[in-house]
Amino acid sequence: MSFDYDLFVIGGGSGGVRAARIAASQYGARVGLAEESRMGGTCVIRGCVPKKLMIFAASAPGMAEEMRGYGWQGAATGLFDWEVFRQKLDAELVRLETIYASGLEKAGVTIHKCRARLADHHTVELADGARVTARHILIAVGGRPAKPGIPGEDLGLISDDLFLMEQLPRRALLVGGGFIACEFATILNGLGVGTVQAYRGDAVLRGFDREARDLATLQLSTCGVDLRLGVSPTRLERQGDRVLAHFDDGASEEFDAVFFATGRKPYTGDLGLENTGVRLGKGGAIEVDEWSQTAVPSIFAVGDVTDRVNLTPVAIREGHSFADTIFGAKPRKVRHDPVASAVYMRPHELGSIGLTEEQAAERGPVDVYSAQFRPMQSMFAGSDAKVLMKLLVDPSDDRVLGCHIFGPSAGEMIQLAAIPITMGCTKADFDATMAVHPTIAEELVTMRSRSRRIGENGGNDG
Ligand SMILES: Cc1cc2nc3c(=O)[nH]c(=O)nc-3n(C[C@H](O)[C@H](O)[C@H](O)COP(=O)(O)OP(=O)(O)OC[C@H]3O[C@@H](n4cnc5c(N)ncnc54)[C@H](O)[C@@H]3O)c2cc1C
Ligand SMILES: NC(=O)c1ccc[n+]([C@@H]2O[C@H](COP(=O)([O-])OP(=O)(O)OC[C@H]3O[C@@H](n4cnc5c(N)ncnc54)[C@H](O)[C@@H]3O)[C@@H](O)[C@H]2O)c1
Repeated sequence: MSFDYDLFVIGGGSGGVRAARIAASQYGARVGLAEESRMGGTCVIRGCVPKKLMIFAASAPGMAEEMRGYGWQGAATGLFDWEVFRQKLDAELVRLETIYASGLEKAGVTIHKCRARLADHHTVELADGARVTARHILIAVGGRPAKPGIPGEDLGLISDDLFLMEQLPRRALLVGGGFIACEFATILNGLGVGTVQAYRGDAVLRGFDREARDLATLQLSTCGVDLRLGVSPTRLERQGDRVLAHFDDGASEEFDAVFFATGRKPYTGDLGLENTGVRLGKGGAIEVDEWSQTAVPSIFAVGDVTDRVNLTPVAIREGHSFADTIFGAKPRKVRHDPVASAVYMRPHELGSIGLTEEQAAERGPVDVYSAQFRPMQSMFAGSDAKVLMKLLVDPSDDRVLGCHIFGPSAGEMIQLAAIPITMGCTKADFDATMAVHPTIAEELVTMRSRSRRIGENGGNDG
């Protein structure tokens, strides 16, 4: 049977673009790709990139405050001009979008600028009316923000909306305590928006190491965010051009904007999956095996739509491995553990890899090396903000099972710590490494005595 394409990719985000480009440019496959919105997907257009640029913009007040502590009398930020920033941001996103599209075109990929859905195991229907066939189909459609399901929630915004706002709200409510909520709270607060963050739990960033979560929670409330724990909105109501939020503790309050950062769901609706044997799992994620293959041999899926580890580098690696395996005769599986990540808060970020202390305790005896201290740079300026450096070590073979850093540029630090930890290094390898002085990161190679042993006799023997 002959096909129009060797590969048809649905979705031009992190995973889809990489798979299409590698299959076409390195292995000579005939590739088509459909993108219904802007090329680059969530990360480039409404995620990692604009978010991080906003975090940089939002760092100014903290920097000015620190410099005043160094003797720069009257150091101040001046006035933030959202319009100027927005125009620069838009131009940058257009530049990146163009690079993604031209990279695909140069590789020989045919781009279809429209929505696609599956008609059968080898056929894709395009919104422009075309029907194309392909030997292999890759679903890389990503995820979409999920609202919590409360009355009036249509009055609330989602993360995509922050990047499109004509002007910043004066006072905003952020709902949630995950990656997006904590980063958006940092952005809004840093840009001068009166920010209330409502989170139903007792500490933000559930799933991360508890000691790090406690520091992140403390940082949000001490740097100006009105963080309300154990509270959720139950209903939103329009109040003129503002929104009235009712909370489950009986309180009600008006805001200029309400943002929901209450998780994301795989974007599998109206994709024509009912015309195929592709199976969906928990939360609507496409079920795949270790080769990213669905229940249908000709159909594969990568990235957030499979809800494995929802991060850009993971989607990219899955897309690349798929192309190597299917078109390059180089079978390559993706290792989903350990994967490092960072939450970009200010002044301190959270960088993590591997097991948390709580997960390690469930697994068996684990030695915890943990240090909290005030770093030289901010302490000199008068700040009480504490850094956390933490290693979790298996006493049976000395292997480092986890590393958690809460501190300035923790994202950069964890990237480097992730190399030896992914290689399976031991605590003795850290100890044998000469320190770089004076740095914050030197603490990782100078922590000699363990803080506690956990998971032994179900307890903690200090
Ligand atoms: C606010 C925010 C901040 C983030 N920050 C980070 C970060 O700092 N670091 C990090 O690693 N990750 C971050 N992420 C997560 C990261 O963006 C995702 O993990 C990554 O983009 C997933 O890539 P993907 O290829 O699976 O999907 P996506 O990048 O979402 O791409 C899917 C593409 O498919 C298109 N599409 C969907 N359905 C169809 C269809 N039927 N036909 C045609 N096209 C279709 C969409 O328009 C989209 O362009 C962030 C996410 C958000 C929301
Ligand atoms: N720096 C990064 O790498 C980065 C940044 C942003 C997003 N991401 C990726 O995107 C994913 C999605 O981010 P996210 O922050 O939307 O999700 P998340 O899963 O990290 O957090 C969702 C939050 O919403 C809360 N929540 C869920 N349902 C709720 C409800 N009904 N009422 C009140 N609260 C509710 C949860 O308790 C949690 O705090 C992340 O898991 C991550 O994989 C990564």
